[in-house]
Amino acid sequence: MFAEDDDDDMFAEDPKDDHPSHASAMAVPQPQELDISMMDNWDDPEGYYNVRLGELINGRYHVTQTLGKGMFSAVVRATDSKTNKLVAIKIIRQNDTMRKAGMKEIDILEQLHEADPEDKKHVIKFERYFEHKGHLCMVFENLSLNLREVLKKFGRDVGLNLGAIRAYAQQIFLGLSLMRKCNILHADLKPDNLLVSEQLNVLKVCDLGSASSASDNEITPYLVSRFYRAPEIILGIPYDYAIDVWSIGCTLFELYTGKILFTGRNNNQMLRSIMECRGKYPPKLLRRGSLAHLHFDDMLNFHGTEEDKITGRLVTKIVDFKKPTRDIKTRLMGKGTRGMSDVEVKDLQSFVDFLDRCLSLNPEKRCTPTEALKHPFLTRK
Ligand SMILES: Nc1ncnc2c1ncn2[C@@H]1O[C@H](COP(=O)(O)OP(=O)(O)OP(=O)(O)O)[C@@H](O)[C@H]1O
Repeated sequence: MFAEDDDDDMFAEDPKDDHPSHASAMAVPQPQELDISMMDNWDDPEGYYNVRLGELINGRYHVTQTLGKGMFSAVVRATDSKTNKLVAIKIIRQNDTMRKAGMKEIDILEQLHEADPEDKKHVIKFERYFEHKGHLCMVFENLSLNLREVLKKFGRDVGLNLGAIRAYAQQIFLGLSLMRKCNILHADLKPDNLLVSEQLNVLKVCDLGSASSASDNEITPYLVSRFYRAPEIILGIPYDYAIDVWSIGCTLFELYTGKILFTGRNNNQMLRSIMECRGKYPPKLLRRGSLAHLHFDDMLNFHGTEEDKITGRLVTKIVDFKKPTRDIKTRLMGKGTRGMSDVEVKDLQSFVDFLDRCLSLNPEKRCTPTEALKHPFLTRK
């Protein structure tokens, strides 16, 4: 899920060291149902359920591992005693707003499942939900790692190879095409919310906790985690499915390079980082943005805020972007292509073009999931 207030964005400049989801492997006690005589407070002060390894919940799931704490839930791995298979259970925090959000997530997951009953479209498979000691619990198929963890484990600072990126991108865009068919925006795509199987070959889009119907797109400048936030959200332009394609463009760049594509401590710095790479925002679109006045004056000059190095105070200056200084091609190919075969160079060029299509500043020009799936970068075997 995304943070309503941007100050709460869940990772700082270097998210690699900051993600909360670390699986803990410990000896697991025998399954045992907890009862009132054993404990009188199930929750921690923040409303998270105090998970106990070995606990049997819903008379069926034997908790074996904690997978991590998000803003809205604690996620555990458990064995389903009915099927003997592993599952992941998302235990929502005890809080009315979060429970309501959980019910909305369930509704969306059910719609997606109905549209893809054979589970071919790479959206996390939702099995069922139940209530446990006042917490809403959602049962999902079990997966292994999220892509932030994959990057950390296999591609620290250098990223993954293009073959892996292609295989993941195909699966992600199949997921996005299903969401589009169901009129759903994910609105929180980032490496943390893309999960892969143990063999790393199957990917599923997960965490539909921020998802909504495309018609509910009220202007809210903190939708989507900051580094993956499309400029139209920041500018207050009515947004649609294209916000998810933007987030995936950012994610794929990061998977390949190990570096975050656009960074900033706030929305203003994000706009600046985006323009340094993608150029000036088209004036016609800026004029449609109900929040553009927070960052641009009447002449459409960009007013950038930055910390004064001496006083530490925030100062605002007009910044002109004549020509992008850190464009995608330079960042991907700038170090030269020496040592690469002709085929590899062509593949990288095709990836640059693909990212260019996913990261068009104009959301109407950004490729759709169907177009993405037909792009030469993805059709090449
Ligand atoms: N089905 C699953 N299999 C394995 N791990 C999972 C599964 N679902 C979630 N996780 C792990 O738990 C983490 C948090 O899950 P999720 O994003 O759905 O919860 P959240 O409370 O919305 O978290 P956040 O606030 O960080 O977005 C994921 O990044 C992933 O590492």
